[in-house]
Amino acid sequence: MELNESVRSLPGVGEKTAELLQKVEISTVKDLLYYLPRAYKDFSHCKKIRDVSFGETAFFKVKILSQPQVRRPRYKLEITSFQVSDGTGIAIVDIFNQVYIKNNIVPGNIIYIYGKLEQKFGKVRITSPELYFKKPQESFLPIYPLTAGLTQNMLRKFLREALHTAEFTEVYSDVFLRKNKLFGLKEALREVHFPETAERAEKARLRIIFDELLLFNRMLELLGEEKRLQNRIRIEGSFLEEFSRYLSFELTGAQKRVMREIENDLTGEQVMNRLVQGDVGSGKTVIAFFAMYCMYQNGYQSILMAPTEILARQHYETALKLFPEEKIVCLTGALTAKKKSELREKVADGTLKIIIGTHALLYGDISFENLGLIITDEQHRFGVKQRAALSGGRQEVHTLIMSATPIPRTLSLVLFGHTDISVVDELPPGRKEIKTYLIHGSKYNDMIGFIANELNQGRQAYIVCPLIEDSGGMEAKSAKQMFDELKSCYPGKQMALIHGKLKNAEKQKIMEDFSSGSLQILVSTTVIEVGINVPNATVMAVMNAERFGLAQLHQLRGRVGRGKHQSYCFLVSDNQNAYERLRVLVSSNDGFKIAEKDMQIRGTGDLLGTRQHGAGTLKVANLITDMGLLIRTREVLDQLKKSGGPEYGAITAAAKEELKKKLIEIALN
Ligand SMILES: Nc1ncnc2c1ncn2[C@@H]1O[C@H](COP(=O)(O)OP(=O)(O)OP(=O)(O)O)[C@@H](O)[C@H]1O
Repeated sequence: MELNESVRSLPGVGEKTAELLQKVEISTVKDLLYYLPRAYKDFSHCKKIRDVSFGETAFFKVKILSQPQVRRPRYKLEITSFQVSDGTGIAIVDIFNQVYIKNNIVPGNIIYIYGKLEQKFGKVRITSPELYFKKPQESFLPIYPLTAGLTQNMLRKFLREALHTAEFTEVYSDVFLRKNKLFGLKEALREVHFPETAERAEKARLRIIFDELLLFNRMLELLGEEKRLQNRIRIEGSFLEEFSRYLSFELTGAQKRVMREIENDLTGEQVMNRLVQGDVGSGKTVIAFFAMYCMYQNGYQSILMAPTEILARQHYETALKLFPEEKIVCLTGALTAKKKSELREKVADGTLKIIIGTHALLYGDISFENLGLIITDEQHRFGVKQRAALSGGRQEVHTLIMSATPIPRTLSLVLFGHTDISVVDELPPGRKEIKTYLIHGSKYNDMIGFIANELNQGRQAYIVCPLIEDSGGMEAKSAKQMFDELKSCYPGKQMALIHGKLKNAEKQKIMEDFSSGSLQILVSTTVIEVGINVPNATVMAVMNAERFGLAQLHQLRGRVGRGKHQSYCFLVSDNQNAYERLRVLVSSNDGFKIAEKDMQIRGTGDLLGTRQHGAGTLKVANLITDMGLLIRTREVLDQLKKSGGPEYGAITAAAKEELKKKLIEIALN
């Protein structure tokens, strides 16, 4: 069976099961084989009751001491209990609603149980364990992430079948495998699912990470190898001084430096391919506008693509201060078809020079008179996908990507070794550090009082909730509920509720009202996370802060502290388990440090936008914790290239295939 075949070709996988598997992004046999266990049940050796701490799950070999007793404490609940001992301790085993098991519980017999040891009601107990009347054959059983309807046993069965029938193609020679101490592919996949020992499971995982990182390195290399085109849109002149006159503030040293770098690119020999990275509020927008200004003065058109309509609108407002109104257009979904086609004509004949819109703009049916520059305001996430966009887009025009995702320097060197990067590493002067507090729900009323005080001084506040509406069972407070509550807390204050389900025009109106100050409070979901700029807002309160990633919270917090007033961020959480993580934000305002921590905790897949793509790049590897291997695989790649063996060709082909997929994805998004 080939790896690319559908999982439907496995025995026992019908249409329904295939749909279930699809939910965890398994559609081919390959996806299934690379669906790795998150942990294992260790049956390799039994632990002694005495040596296991409460809360720990383990495998025990015990003797049954007592006859089973059945209790029925309430309707539909039957508990079968019996005592066991392994000579080092005694425990009570409780089994729920399986009365039939009673007949198998014979005092004096030896059984194996797998479960969590706990101390409850004054006794040592093991509740709902798995019981085995014979020792399980496998030493380790895989535990997979599941979705409703999918069970561990189903996955185990399909995987055993797939491992048995799939045809594996090994790309590395035996010599190479030995030299790098790697398992062969077949062995690695078998051992990663059904390992004989913990060490072998680890070694198997290493082989899979090795493959991923080698491929990843080759993809980066391919992107870097791409020939830089000669700059046919060469501009003339120096505009920094002239541009500065339009601004109401002095540019920071970092802004000026980056602007000069851009100017050098635009007047230079090769087409610009630059990434501008800067922490929240560092003033990246004005840099983007400077680049457009340079193009404008030379008669070229520029595009600025924003991730949301709200941001597109905000950029449009900024543009009005720098360019004549009749030269600017904001193309968003809110326009009527007639208006849109009218505007497109004006873009095509060159009347409009500054074209602002959402990302969809680039792939829509639009033509230009003389497009010179494309700026993408990514805000979030970058990595291979954006790099592929950079080199796969319209290569003849200059490209600038703005990103607020602070990525650790070491990592950006690896990822962007071949691309030009500018870092805006200075905040505008006079910014006060945002005071951040992690508070328990019991302090909620104090916070409400504090916010009232800020509002009375003329400031504005954001209140962010993870959900729009109550969704039964979830413990988080919804934005709607919050909004209703706050209305009674702040009578006389103007407030609005904003979330992704509102129509664009409604969202826009609310944002405009908040921007102009006619609204004082904005209750919101994370739609406001990226890029919103309202310098008079000084409070950001995030409810159920534990629900958000650190980098995301840093983005949210970055919505305040953008003006001259002291700003505050409240992270409200009752979840003590999250406190250690959330304290990172309390103690640091440095996006780079926070991002690094976030990546250590959550992995890098999310951030790099490479996670959800089935078997492919970086599902298992973590660029932070596996940094050592990332560097080693880079060296290995160099050696493979030099020795010119068949491995290099195979990896190159796979990397090209992967990049092609990414480009298609980008085009479809
Ligand atoms: N040199 C400067 N001096 C004073 N204020 C500045 C300066 N540069 C930018 N600003 C102002 O700082 C605010 C933040 O700038 P901007 O919106 O460009 O940040 P950003 O880097 O895009 O941040 P984010 O990633 O959070 O969107 C804006 O109000 C902007 O006008």
